[in-house]
Amino acid sequence: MEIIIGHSHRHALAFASRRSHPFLKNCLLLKRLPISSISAYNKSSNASNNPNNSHNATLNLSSLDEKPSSIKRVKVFNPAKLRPLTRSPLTKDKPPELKRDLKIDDSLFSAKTFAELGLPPLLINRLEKAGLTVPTEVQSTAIPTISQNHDVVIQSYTGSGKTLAYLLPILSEIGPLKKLEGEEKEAFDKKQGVEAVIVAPSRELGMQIVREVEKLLGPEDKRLVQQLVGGANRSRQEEALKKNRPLIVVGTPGRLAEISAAGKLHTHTCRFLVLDEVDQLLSFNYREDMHRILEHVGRRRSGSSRSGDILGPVAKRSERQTILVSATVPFSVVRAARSWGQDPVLVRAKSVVSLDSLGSGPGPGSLPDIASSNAVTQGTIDSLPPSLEHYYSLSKHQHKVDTIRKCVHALDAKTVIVFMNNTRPIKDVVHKLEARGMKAAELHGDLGKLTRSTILKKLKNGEIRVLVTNELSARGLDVPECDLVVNLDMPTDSVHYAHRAGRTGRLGRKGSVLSICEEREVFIVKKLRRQLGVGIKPCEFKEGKMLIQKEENVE
Ligand SMILES: Nc1ncnc2c1ncn2[C@@H]1O[C@H](COP(=O)(O)OP(=O)(O)OP(=O)(O)O)[C@@H](O)[C@H]1O
Repeated sequence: MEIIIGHSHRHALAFASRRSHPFLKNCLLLKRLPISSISAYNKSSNASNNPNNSHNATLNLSSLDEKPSSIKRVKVFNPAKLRPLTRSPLTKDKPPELKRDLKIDDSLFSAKTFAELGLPPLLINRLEKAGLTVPTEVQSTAIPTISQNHDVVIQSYTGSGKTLAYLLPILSEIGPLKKLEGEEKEAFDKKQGVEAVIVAPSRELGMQIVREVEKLLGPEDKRLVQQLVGGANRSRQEEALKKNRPLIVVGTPGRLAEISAAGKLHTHTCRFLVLDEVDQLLSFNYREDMHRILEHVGRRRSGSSRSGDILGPVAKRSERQTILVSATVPFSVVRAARSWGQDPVLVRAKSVVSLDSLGSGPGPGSLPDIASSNAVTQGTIDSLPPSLEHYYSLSKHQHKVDTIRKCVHALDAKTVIVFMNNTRPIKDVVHKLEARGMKAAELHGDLGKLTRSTILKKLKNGEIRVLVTNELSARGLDVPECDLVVNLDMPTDSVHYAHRAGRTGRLGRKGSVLSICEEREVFIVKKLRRQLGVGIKPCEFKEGKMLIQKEENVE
């Protein structure tokens, strides 16, 4: 069985890698999954999202799942039933191929190994060396879908492995880990130019992605990925681009746009554009830089401009594959995906939905698997890991730091991330924590790149127990050791809550989130509960213990 699956999928990869297909209409096989089957796969995570659920949920990759509380009838694809999307040729010298239907066994829907997903042997070998053998559910769904050339939006909760969900199909197609034979090998050796651009909103996230790629490429080939993040020396980055001729660049919007505008980064023949934390990249701050990136990456010829999307007129590109990623997918992302991509699909754990089947804004019949209409508006459906426990504790402003100390001791938390809304008071909180005998450090945008990475290293290796930070650290930061997140200031909305909370409970690990609020802020907790569909239990700390109170009804 495995051989048959691997064989057919390798055909798919070989087929997809050429991308030299004549124009044929996208031939997605629409499949309406029986509602019962969708409900069945969701049951486990529904249970785990129950506020009364055990805190001791164990790490189980195959149990990482989605958790809709109500199901809408929408067109749902099984990635195993998708056929490759045909695109216009990237390179003129590659002959067109005949269209081939792809049949992948349904078992890919919940693949138990990376081999089942048709990844090249060398890449599987590297994954094994890194201790990665079982794909997460979102990886099982995203890898075959991306390998079949689809433009995708990947939505899955924080810490569910979205980074590898897009990196693995990219590395299967480009670079030294893809299956290379004869002429292809020669072509790769001569290959020049960037083939994948990955955009991330923060330096930390950018560097984290670079490290992940480097780990897979290995010491010999790690020069094939280049970081282009802000805060680092630009001319050194430009020199490295010239010298190393990387295949993959990972950067922050400002630096990528800057180097591209200076004519030092050529991305016109680029095949993949990934926007990680896409909903944040759509914010006004990044508007100009993102516009430049979207206009230039994968541009082989001028396309027809479309107006009306969030970044203004952006040419629709058929040559590059666009991959948008986040735990929170508001409608702005759905609209952007439609505008920038070709028949994009929404990939979630165990489901692939055509974005064309969704509405264009909040309301009935729009996004599938709607937990609540608020969640649709905010894009926070299924954004939180099921293994998290959420609490809040009432505290006067002047006692808040003391509440952190009590909570850390009561839960015996080893690695803690404390979030504040402003940068200025962070230092003061660090001093207060240190005065209470806790090793603490600050992390925010006013610190240099080197200081920031040193602090993160110390947090990961246990030299620092409490990191006090702001929104900078809320997105994408992967500190698997983090077992407690504290909101010292309440987040501004459920999206911010979801990303902050997601710094703990990574990949099914247990984790707790404590929001410390004043009496007048309790209404925010109630709102968050409604919007996120999770229980946030009131608690207090006495004699070194956390006392969980009875949860009031959510209005
Ligand atoms: N198949 C796997 N097996 C074991 N560990 C994995 C696997 N895939 C990813 N991981 C690990 O899980 C952790 C979380 O992954 P990742 O950072 O990609 O999550 P994410 O979904 O992107 O989270 P966020 O939404 O917060 O950005 C990382 O430490 C990563 O190395």
